[in-house]
Amino acid sequence: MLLSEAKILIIDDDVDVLSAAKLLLKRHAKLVDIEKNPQKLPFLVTNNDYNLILLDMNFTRDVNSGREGFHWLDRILDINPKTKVIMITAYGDIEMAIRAIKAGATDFVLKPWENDKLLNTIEAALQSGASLLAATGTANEEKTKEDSKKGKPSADTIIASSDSMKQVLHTSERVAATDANVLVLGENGTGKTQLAKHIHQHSKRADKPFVTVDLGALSETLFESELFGHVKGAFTDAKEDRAGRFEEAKGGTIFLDEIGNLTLPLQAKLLTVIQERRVTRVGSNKPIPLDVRLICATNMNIEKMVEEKVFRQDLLYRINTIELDLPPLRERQEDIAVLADFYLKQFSKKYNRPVTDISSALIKKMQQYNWPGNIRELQHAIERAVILSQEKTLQPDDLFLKSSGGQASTATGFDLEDMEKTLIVKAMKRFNGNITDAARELGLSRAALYRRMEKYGL
Ligand SMILES: Nc1ncnc2c1ncn2[C@@H]1O[C@H](COP(=O)(O)OP(=O)(O)OP(=O)(O)O)[C@@H](O)[C@H]1O
Repeated sequence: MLLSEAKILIIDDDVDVLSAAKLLLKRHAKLVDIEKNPQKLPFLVTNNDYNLILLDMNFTRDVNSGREGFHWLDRILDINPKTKVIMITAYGDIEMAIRAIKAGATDFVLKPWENDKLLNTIEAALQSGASLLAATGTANEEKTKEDSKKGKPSADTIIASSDSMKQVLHTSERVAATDANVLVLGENGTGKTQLAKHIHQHSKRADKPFVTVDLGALSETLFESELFGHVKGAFTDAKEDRAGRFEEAKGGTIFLDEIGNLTLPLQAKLLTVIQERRVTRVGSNKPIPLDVRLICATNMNIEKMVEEKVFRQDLLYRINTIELDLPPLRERQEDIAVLADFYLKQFSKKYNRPVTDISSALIKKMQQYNWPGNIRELQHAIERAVILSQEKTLQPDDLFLKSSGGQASTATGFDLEDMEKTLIVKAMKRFNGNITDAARELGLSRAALYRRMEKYGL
């Protein structure tokens, strides 16, 4: 829709922001309302058909949690999922802006904004399709939820351009036709779970459940009842009979992730079940025959664990009839560009962003990086770059990677300091080294900008 036909609401507790925005927008839009108090939002949204809302992330001074912003974003989308919401965020809140977009906001603007930029963002938001969550997110999530309830994995695309990955895929498809137990080895985020699902999907068990158990997250006490089930009264909390995960997977595949984390006593219990091919619920003495395909995975060096006697050799022999080794991403250079492009397309569609390409300089940068978090890290890095970029083509500066790459990634896979530094460099370039203008663009005082420049040695 056109800006000239749009009804806009601006919510911010800063009256200066409200009047500046209104002054600008009323020249372009059909109607512009402003409101200082977010508590009035539900009433306003219910009674007016706003096409777009500019919403501040932080209403409480000095509290930059963005919690209120998220709360009001949810309320708006609950009342009218079609509303385009643009979050107003302060410099330094980028992390939060990304979260807001993931939660359904259409876009964000940094405070203080440039008028042209704000107008462009609003126009693009009005022209974009339905609100993200309403359009793609929830629909896909619902489908995935629905599928996983039925125990069916959703059909994920496996990208494999490198010879090593093609070889793994080829073997896994051949193995899929058999009932052989498979052990998938590989670092975190290399795609072990995805490969296990792929094997299941290509097997004659594809219509039956695919059940995942994260053994690393299972406590010693829960292990038996979770995997084998229990009967009513078997222990205090056993209020009724319950089937275990092995039974749930009947006719299908059970995927035991993080098998290297099992303690020796639990390894013994698992071995008995695999050898006898039957399970007995805790508190019962009636064994139930097993009809499952077993796929296990670990990121540990399991052979070494056997040598060190922390993993049972007889168990390893049982689970690794076929062993598939997923190479780390840094060893499959040919996959990097294809994967990055795949995720670029996926996320720019999901978040309605204008990004369509990756520059060859960025591809080179990605190929030189060592990806400690493998494909998962690449996926997150591209997702963030797509959300943050305003251009059609992603450039090296748009992707924030650990510089030398030797370390494991941060919990978020994202380094805020790197990002801050890059933003400062960009702003300084843009304003030809003019500190006052750069500071205004970044929403910092001159002193604060000086301090940061000193910190980063700029
Ligand atoms: N070949 C591939 N093509 C496309 N996407 C992939 C591929 N391999 C993995 N992915 C994606 O990368 C992410 C991580 O993959 P997955 O969860 O399968 O890794 P994992 O090895 O099981 O990780 P962890 O060791 O942490 O459990 C997932 O979102 C998955 O869809």
